[in-house]
Amino acid sequence: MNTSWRARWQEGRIGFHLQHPHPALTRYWPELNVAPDTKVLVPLCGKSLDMRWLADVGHPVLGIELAPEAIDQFLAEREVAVARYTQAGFEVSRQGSVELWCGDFFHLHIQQAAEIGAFYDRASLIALPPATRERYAFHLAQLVPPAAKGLLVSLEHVDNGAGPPYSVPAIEIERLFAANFQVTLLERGEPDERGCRESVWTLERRGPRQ
Ligand SMILES: C[S@@+](CC[C@H](N)C(=O)[O-])C[C@H]1O[C@@H](n2cnc3c(N)ncnc32)[C@H](O)[C@@H]1O
Repeated sequence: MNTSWRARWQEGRIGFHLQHPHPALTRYWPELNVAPDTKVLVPLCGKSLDMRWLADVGHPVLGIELAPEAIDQFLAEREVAVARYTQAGFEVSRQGSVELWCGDFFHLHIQQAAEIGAFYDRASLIALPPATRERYAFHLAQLVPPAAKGLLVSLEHVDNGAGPPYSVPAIEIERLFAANFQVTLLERGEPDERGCRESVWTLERRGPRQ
């Protein structure tokens, strides 16, 4: 899986990347009422401009991405100094209030996530095969504290199980997260010309850490 994502980045096959912040982020994030200084975890972040938007509204951002190509391209877009260091096996690059950790999201340990108070996920689930999506939902729940809020943007399409991008229907999102999060559907878009439809959710972490 990791190899195929590296190959995509190396070959520029990154059709998922948007040249602007995602409209669901700019529309719905303010409604979450997350305090501006709350650190936001962005799993499987790519070089998403959503991280710039979150930083611009005041959040420290922690993005996790396995492809160094994505991180280099993100950093190169601004002429702002970059500090680099290693933290528990991750190569970390910090530019302004955005920290990018290069490595496998599943290797991020709860102790390294201590300051995280919110999260934003666009297109993580569709990058992962079904069994790994289960693992993802559980791992995210381990990393964020009770009452942490997040916005999740996903995609479903008519497929034969092939991916990525995998189709992740609404019923699966509810099933994946319901045990540990209060899950609310905000919007389910109409299918586009390729038959893809986006869904937008808020998740709020329930109860004590397990
Ligand atoms: C569909 S893209 C979405 C990127 C970004 N969220 C966006 O909206 O543009 C999925 C990203 O996850 C990264 N990725 C896949 N598996 C990963 C893992 N286990 N840990 C960290 N990053 C991963 C890929 O390299 C890719 O950049």
